[in-house]
Amino acid sequence: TLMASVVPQTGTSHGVSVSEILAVRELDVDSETKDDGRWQKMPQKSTEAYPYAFTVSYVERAWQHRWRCSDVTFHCLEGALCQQWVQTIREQLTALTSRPKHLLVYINPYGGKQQGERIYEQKVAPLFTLASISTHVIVTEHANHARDHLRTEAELKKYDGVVCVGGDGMFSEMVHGLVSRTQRDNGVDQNSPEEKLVPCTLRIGIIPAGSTDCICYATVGINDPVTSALHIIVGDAQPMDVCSVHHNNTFLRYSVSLLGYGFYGDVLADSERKRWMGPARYDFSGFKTFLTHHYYEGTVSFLPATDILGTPRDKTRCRAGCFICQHNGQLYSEDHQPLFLLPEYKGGWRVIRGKFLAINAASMSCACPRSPKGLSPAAHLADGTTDLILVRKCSRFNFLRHLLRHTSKYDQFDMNFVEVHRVRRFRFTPRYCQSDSELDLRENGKRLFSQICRDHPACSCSPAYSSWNCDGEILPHAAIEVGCVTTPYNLLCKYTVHSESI
Ligand SMILES: CCCCCCCCCCCCC/C=C/[C@@H](O)[C@H](COP(=O)(O)O)NC(C)=O
Ligand SMILES: Nc1ncnc2c1ncn2[C@@H]1O[C@H](COP(=O)(O)OP(=O)(O)O)[C@@H](O)[C@H]1O
Ligand SMILES: [Ca+2]
Repeated sequence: TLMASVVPQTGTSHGVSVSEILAVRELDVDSETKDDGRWQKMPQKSTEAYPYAFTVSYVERAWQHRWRCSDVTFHCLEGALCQQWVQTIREQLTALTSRPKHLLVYINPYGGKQQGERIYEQKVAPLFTLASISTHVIVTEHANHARDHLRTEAELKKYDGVVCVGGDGMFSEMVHGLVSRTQRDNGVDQNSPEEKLVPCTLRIGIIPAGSTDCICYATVGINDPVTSALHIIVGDAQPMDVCSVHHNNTFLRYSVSLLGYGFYGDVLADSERKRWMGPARYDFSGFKTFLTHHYYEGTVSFLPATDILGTPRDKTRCRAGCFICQHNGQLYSEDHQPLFLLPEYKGGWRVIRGKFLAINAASMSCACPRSPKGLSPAAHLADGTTDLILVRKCSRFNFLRHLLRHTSKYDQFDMNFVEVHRVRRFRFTPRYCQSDSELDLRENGKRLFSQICRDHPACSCSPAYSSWNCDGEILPHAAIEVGCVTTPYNLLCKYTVHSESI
């Protein structure tokens, strides 16, 4: 902590922890006169009490998990002392090895309210410059540009981390690019659902500029670009669970936040066609999907996580340095065979058949501005499990009550048509088999059930299939198999997250 023989301008003492200092610079106290367009150092006036000074920029914690950059100026009597302070602080900052020095930044200019470039230039780039971080910035030109660039071209050795400016979709592109590349480089077959994933060493930072920004909100505690930039600068890191999604032994995608079938799948599918509305498309499509009230028949099988601490109904929340994540992670340290891969454990699969309005798997709380406690408030960021929430067919009124409870203090799981399980793996099979030609149709953007319903305008029955909302991207396959494979044992990505305050 910086204090003592130097005093800030106000004459009061001020403590700043070195780990929260962003930069330090010497000040020319009485040289504020310009000459020939250049600043010049003037001789010191003996009347000035403290003629030498330096300014420290540091992280200030503000309201609701927000971080801000603040300056404090310290004055001293002697120039040598002042220089010694500046030099010592610089040395201490250089010694902080967890801080990134070179970052690769991808900006999605079309995410959220299409403000990605402006947010980065105005709010984030000046902070990176202040903290002496060099950046290589790429503004994406099309969807999957960032993913493909990371997977094949990017010279990852040159960087300490990658940063995306956008929403959950952009974060997902980063995860896919980095994780796929790591598996390919290590000869791991992504198509095998049982295969252990090799951890990726680069960190991913996220500057929120999307529509829901759930991954940012659930990890940092707020969706605020300046706060995220400061977490990235000070080198905060948080491991994160990653689920791999397969269909018939073919790899489809990874998921880190929400995998949702039924309600959230339908909201997303409808809202994609209304991108021009910006983030409000989710409200519109949410309302519309709520009114259509479709349910889907099928079978959910899952492997409950019985060997861990914690349940989805806990009152405690996952925070930085979470004990439950640490404990459950230790179960899977290098020398332990994960229990859930043992044959005895595998016998523990449970099967539930039914008509569901929604099937949601939340690997993290999925807190977002719309629901500050999230879909599964007690879910853990890095415990190697996902919370499987089954909402059975019920009345519109009851479903509305369930939805509204996400925004209030009442428990959304305490309703007789809702159940929640903490699982290692799960599988969903729709009641009616989906043929490949149907899948092709859906992949080409044509919605099979909307055609059927056009053919039967009076028909109020539910369509056979929904699609999966996988971190905000549509998966046209209804039948999927999901394994939540990430634990510190199987750590995939580090995500920049703040420390104490969430
Ligand atoms: C009628 C009252 C309704 C209140 C419902 C409150 C529940 C809100 C829970 C929201 C959980 C969202 C999980 C996040 C998903 C994102 O990955 C995805 C994509 O986000 P992006 O557009 O990339 O920022 N957004 C949505 C809405 O599917
Ligand atoms: N330059 C681009 N043009 C069009 N789409 C893009 C571009 N860059 C990224 N995307 C895609 O935009 C989609 C939404 O991005 P995201 O950043 O998540 O914003 P939002 O939160 O508004 O959905 C993602 O599927 C991403 O792959
Ligand atoms: Ca989890």
